[in-house]
Amino acid sequence: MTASAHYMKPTPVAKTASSKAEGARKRYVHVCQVSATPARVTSWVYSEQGRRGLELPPQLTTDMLAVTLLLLAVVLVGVWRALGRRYWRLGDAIPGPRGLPLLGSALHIVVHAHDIMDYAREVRRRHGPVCRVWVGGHLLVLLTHPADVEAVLARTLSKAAPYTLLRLLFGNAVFSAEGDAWRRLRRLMNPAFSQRLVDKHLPAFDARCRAMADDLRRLPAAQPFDVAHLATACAFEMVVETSLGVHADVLGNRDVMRSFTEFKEKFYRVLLQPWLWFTSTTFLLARYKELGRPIRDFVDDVVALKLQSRFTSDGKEDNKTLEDGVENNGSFVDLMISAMDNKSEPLTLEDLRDQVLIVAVAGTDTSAFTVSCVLMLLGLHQEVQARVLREQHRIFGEEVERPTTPEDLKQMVYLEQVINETMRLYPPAPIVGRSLDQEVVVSGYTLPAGATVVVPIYLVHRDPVHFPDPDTFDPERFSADNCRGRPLCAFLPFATGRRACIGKRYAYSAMKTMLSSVVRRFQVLEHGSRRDMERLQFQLLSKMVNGHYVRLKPRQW
Ligand code: HEM
Repeated sequence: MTASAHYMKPTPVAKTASSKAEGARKRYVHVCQVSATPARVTSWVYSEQGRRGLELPPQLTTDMLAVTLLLLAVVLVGVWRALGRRYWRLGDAIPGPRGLPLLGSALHIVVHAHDIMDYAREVRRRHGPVCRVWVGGHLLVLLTHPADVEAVLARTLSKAAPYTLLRLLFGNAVFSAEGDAWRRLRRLMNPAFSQRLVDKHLPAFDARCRAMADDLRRLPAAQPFDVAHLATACAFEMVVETSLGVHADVLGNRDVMRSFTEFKEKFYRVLLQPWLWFTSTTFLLARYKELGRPIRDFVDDVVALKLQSRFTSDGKEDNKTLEDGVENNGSFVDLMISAMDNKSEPLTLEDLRDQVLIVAVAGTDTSAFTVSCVLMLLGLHQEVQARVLREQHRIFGEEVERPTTPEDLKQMVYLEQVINETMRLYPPAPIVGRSLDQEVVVSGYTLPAGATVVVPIYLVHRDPVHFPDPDTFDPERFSADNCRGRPLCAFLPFATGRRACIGKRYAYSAMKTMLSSVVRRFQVLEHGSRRDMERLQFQLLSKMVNGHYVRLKPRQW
């Protein structure tokens, strides 16, 4: 019988003094057979607990458990490797750090939580543009070469494992949905983000920008302030009024975006615990159920308002409620609500809520971050600002307050170059990831099915091969001439392929309207430095560590 089997079958506790002593002796001999620390065992055997019976000493139980688990893990990894030999072989053929047994580089990721991009940059520097890290038994492949990035993003639909965590907040939103569920949602949502519908939103964009300009005028002139707060409020109201079709005022003053900021920070901490990437969503939901509650409450109210506006008790459209603050303007929520009536594949209320949430969140922070960065850069590069202003003069003539038209936006060519160069240096979404459902060959390496591909957009954008002197801000890089011949994925702030950003057209229109509105009315004065701007944190979205401080002075048009 093995030593462990003895432990499984304890001898009955002796009742008399002599049999007690005999029992203790047996226990001593028995324990010594399996333990290398007899002195500790002796003291246990004659301890109060030892006299009580044959329970294992707590210390010993823990040691045994640890050894057993370790052996089990080694056996499991052996079996796993044997079963998935091709996966491991192909993974090991890709250059990358050795990592620790069992853990791979998981600890490095945790340790480098706050400088994850530096870690990625270092791995790439040492191992080349196709490199890998193991996180336990999971293969992460880092790609930075535009052709490789395109090969993967063009044909892969599945999001990377950590995106499962996004279901904590977004449920089955299009952003985190997979397979047929994703296809159906994307098909439903696409028409709402066509250029024709985005153009219809321009009057609402203009109105919100005018309100932001009024707020800016109330601030002390030429004093530094963090412009991100106002830009975020403006972008949020734009999305609420256009995509969600609800007047921002109706919802009252709620700190929805602050709640989202908190969510992002907590989510980021969760994200950097690789063992949670593969944990069941049910478990995570139970653990983090309070995360993002104010945003969810907000979404519930939007959905309730929209549904209430659509139907009266007799099932007819209720125009009075529409006037109360809800517009049926062909917004994406209206499209989604129509889909709830679809007999063959009706959209559930839960689905509707999840899509409202993702659009409110994805459409706000990204655009606000970019607008804030552009304003900081215009302050630091007065010559670029002067050129943007000349373009605005050409478009608007003397009519500074005239509403913006789709034709105006088309003519803001140089402003678009400035926006692109800003997103190159400071991509709002710094990393995207995909899970491979089939093998893909890139630069001579076969990436196995099941691997996660990570594309650090931030590093791709700073590649000197495609952007010489990559840290310099130079909007000329995006002139038509200079873009010619550049690989598609050398610049990909909205990602690419079928899972690319659905709101790209919307974002350009919203950002141009905001920036045009500010530049026509204010001069951005010099403040801070590019070095300040280089202090970034890469959470779910990019974050400027020192905030977005600018100084504005009302200008004579
Ligand atoms: C500067 C502005 C924006 C940037 C840089 C940006 C960037 C991105 C990126 C990189 C992705 C792909 C993420 C991934 O694959 O993991 C994405 C997806 C998405 N974006 Fe945007 N975005 C912006 C604005 C918007 C706006 C204005 C909206 C809506 C109003 C929006 C809605 C979405 C949605 C719903 C997805 C998920 C698409 C899918 O998985 O099918 N985004 N965005």
